Amino acid sequence: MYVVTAEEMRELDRLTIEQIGIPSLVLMENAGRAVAEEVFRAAGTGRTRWGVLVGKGNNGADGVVAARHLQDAGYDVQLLYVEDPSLWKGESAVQRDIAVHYPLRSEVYVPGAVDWSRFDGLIDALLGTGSRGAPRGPYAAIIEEANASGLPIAAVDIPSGLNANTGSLNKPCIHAFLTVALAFTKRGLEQFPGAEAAGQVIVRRIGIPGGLADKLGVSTFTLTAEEMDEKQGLDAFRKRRSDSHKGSFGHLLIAAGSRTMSGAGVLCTRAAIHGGCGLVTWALPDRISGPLTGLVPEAMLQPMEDNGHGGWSAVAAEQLIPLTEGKEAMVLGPGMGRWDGDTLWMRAVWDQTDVPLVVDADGLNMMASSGTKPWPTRKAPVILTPHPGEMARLAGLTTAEVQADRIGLVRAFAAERGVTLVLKGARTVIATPDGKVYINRTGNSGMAKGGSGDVLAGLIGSLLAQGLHPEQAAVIGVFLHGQAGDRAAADKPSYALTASDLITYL
Ligand SMILES: NC(=O)C1=CN([C@@H]2O[C@H](COP(=O)(O)OP(=O)(O)OC[C@H]3O[C@@H](n4cnc5c(N)ncnc54)[C@H](O)[C@@H]3O)[C@@H](O)[C@H]2O)[C@@H](O)CC1
Ligand SMILES: [K+]
Repeated sequence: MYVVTAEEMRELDRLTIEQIGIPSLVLMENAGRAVAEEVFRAAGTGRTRWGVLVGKGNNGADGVVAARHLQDAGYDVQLLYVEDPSLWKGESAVQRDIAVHYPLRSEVYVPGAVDWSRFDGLIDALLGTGSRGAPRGPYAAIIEEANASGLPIAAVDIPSGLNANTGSLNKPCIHAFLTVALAFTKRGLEQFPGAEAAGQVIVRRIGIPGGLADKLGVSTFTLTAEEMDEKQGLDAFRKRRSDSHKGSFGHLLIAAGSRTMSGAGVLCTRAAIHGGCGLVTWALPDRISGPLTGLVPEAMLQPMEDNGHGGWSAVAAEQLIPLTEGKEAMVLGPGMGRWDGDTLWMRAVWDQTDVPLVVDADGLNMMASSGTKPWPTRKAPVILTPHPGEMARLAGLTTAEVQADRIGLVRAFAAERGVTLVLKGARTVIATPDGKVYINRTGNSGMAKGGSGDVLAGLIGSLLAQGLHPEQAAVIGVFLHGQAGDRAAADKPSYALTASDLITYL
């Protein structure tokens, strides 16, 4: 499903009006009616007294249309104009005049003078995609009062105060239980904290043809369950040929685990096996290979000479590099730890192997330690799977800066480095080197635990080894990982979820 910016949305509106010839007022009527229908669906006949907070732009005008339709459906509706509407122009003035003749009850907002107990719910039609910066003047005051009222708020298009492009919240910002996104969902509704402020997001068509987004080059998408089969080939991946054998599904090499973090290697290896690849070889420090023998019976262990340390510091890159021969993919990083000279070690592996590579955890930190200058593009594809902290180190930013515009950052970084990038965290984003960004919706907070990332790295490596395109491996891996978490959380409280559960439910 397409995800647009405020600028893209304005352009889509403009093209629909100017090139297709659908009048703006028709789009507005469709928009307002859609909002009314969704509010009616949510509130039913129990909560019928609604206040509509109306701003001076088209978002406000949508709200006036919604008010008409709700009044028509039998609701008791009151418009609260945030500022004197007598100065309004264009479509807002048209809707204001219709409201007078309809008639709809209206008043101009006076801070502190609204008796909120008159209402069962509010519609936020203050600011939409035309808003800039933090809500000012009476807009800020009414948002604060509306939030404080405790009433359920349904937002038109976006919660007022939300940055529609990044998902960050201005102060103040409406906290809605429902947002009716018009025509397309917006980036800010699909990333936290915006996703939280928006509540349930329902996307309603308003007459803008979907194909127009493609024409305009919109290249951000949510991963819906339907599209996973159709567009990402999940269904086809699941169907294994009946005449297949273990050699048909690739051989994955995993370099992971050390004395204090052997579990990362275990989880990564087990996830890879459950992810479907034919053979998995786990390269690990010799000292820990003995105690771990038999723990993952399906995998082959490849002990690496480690001078008895149980870590990777004494394992020469030249020991690992030849192991990539005959492998379809490699995962490098989970639980490896850090050591003197590890960045050069990592660089040698990067330069001297031509196997598709998934880099996670310490592997990413080794790369980050060389600074933010991009490494040369490898012949074989690379998938990086940082969490926000690792991403911050890779990009030379703070974690807060990473989180402030995840979509914008991953798109630029993936394109600049020529890699597929998976930025983890609630609503994981995946960027491809050619500029596409996918937003995942599966998963839950029970997965916010040590080990989840090791499982994801192993799973993506497994899919890569099975011959999936890096984009497909990353997207399907992230989707299935979250889905496993959701299945596990259906069977037990989400706080009790473990990384091992994710593997069980894959
Ligand atoms: N024909 C169209 O263009 C359509 C537009 N639609 C609606 O129109 C909205 C966009 O409308 P507009 O572009 O008129 O803009 P908005 O309605 O989002 O903003 C209204 C006005 O508020 C003022 N403003 C901006 N930032 C502010 C701030 N921080 N504090 C206080 N005031 C601020 C500006 O003067 C701005 O023009 C969409 O979100 C959607 O709801 C829909 O009706 C579909 C059709
Ligand atoms: K709004």
